[in-house]
Amino acid sequence: MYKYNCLNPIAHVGLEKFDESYVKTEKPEEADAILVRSASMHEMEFSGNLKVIARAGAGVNNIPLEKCAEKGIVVFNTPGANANGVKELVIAGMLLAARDIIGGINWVQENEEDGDIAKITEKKKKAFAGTELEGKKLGVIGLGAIGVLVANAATHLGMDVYGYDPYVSVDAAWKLSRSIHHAKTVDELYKECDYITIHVPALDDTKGMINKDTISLMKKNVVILNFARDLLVNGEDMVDALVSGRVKGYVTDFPTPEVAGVKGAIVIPHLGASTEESEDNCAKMAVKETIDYLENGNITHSVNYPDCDMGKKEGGSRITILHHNKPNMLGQFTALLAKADMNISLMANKSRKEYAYTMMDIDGDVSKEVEEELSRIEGVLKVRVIL
Ligand SMILES: NC(=O)c1ccc[n+]([C@@H]2O[C@H](COP(=O)([O-])OP(=O)(O)OC[C@H]3O[C@@H](n4cnc5c(N)ncnc54)[C@H](O)[C@@H]3O)[C@@H](O)[C@H]2O)c1
Ligand SMILES: O=C(O)[C@H](O)COP(=O)(O)O
Repeated sequence: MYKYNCLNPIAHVGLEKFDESYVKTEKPEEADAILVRSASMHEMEFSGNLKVIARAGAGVNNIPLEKCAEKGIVVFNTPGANANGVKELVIAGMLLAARDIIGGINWVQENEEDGDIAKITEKKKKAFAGTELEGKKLGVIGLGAIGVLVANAATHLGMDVYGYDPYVSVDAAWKLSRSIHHAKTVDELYKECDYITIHVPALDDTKGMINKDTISLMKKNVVILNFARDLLVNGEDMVDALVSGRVKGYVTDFPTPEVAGVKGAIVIPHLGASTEESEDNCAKMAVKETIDYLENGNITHSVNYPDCDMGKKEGGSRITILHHNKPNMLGQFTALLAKADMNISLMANKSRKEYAYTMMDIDGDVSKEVEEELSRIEGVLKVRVIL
């Protein structure tokens, strides 16, 4: 019996994939698996029983990845599962910035009781006029799951699109429309574009990437869209740029006290992935990853351990070992099993930076003593025997 805990509401269509061998618990400290969206886990204590955290979404800056890796907790996310939801809101964000749609709607609401509203509309509407997206230049920073969709959609709106991503994956490159200009440097994109949208993770080298220096390289009246993370933009510099008119609009999915309410800021309450479809996709993928890890030891879409897959566990036992990536770990595991006269029928070993994962299918049973001896090897972080 496995126990799972949800730190945020997770769509039912995902949770219903857990069969009768799973039970939901309200206590994270007794869970084998935690499912989460954006709840911060940085201050949490993790019990020795916790094996997996599945982030039903893309960003994992709410999870202490290194601490989890050291405790032998595999963290997953759901790449691309909410990308379409975000793409659609980014397009809406560009349209909201291009014309004063929000001001116009507010004006209608304020005058809803006026019997002459139809007549005065025709006098008033020029106050909310704007520009079109067609023919404007859009810069997309980060061409992953979301960036590619935004870039391609914008070409269909007649925009001239520039893309920048020094680490673009082969998969993403294949999906990208051929009409998109490849910006060799981010400065080229800053210089050229009327709209700039960022779709990169919050990492040490991306935090604060939009600041007074980078804004100074952009066109006057640029519109900046941030549906990635608040930390990517220096809030104080953005407010100064909006107030001075250097930046015409800042559309963001992340309300902060600094930016909310500033003229020119269009602030959305983190709704990018809040669609039925995205929530369902993320939940289904997160639960699938969790089940495959708990029942078969397979790792797919981990953000702190290497992916490693030996297929469905059949007969015998499967030993899985999360460990440090250093010399002679495999030698020690196989020597120990040989000493115990155990036959390995299938084996896989993968590494990712400082961490590694070994899976071994054993013909027979694995004794408690062997499991404990494996756990005592220096550098081993967690051993599981899946029966
Ligand atoms: N608003 C929302 O609801 C919402 C929803 C999903 C994701 N997000 C945020 O958007 C981010 C991107 O999501 P995704 O699904 O496209 O992720 P992804 O991993 O598919 O893509 C990220 C891309 O950024 C690129 N990148 C990394 N560092 C870069 C840099 N310095 N310069 C340029 N490119 C760089 C990577 O190469 C990758 O292609 C997530 O990390 C998350 O923070 C927000
Ligand atoms: O990184 C993500 O996937 C998004 O920011 C969505 O977050 P949410 O699941 O809390 O809406």
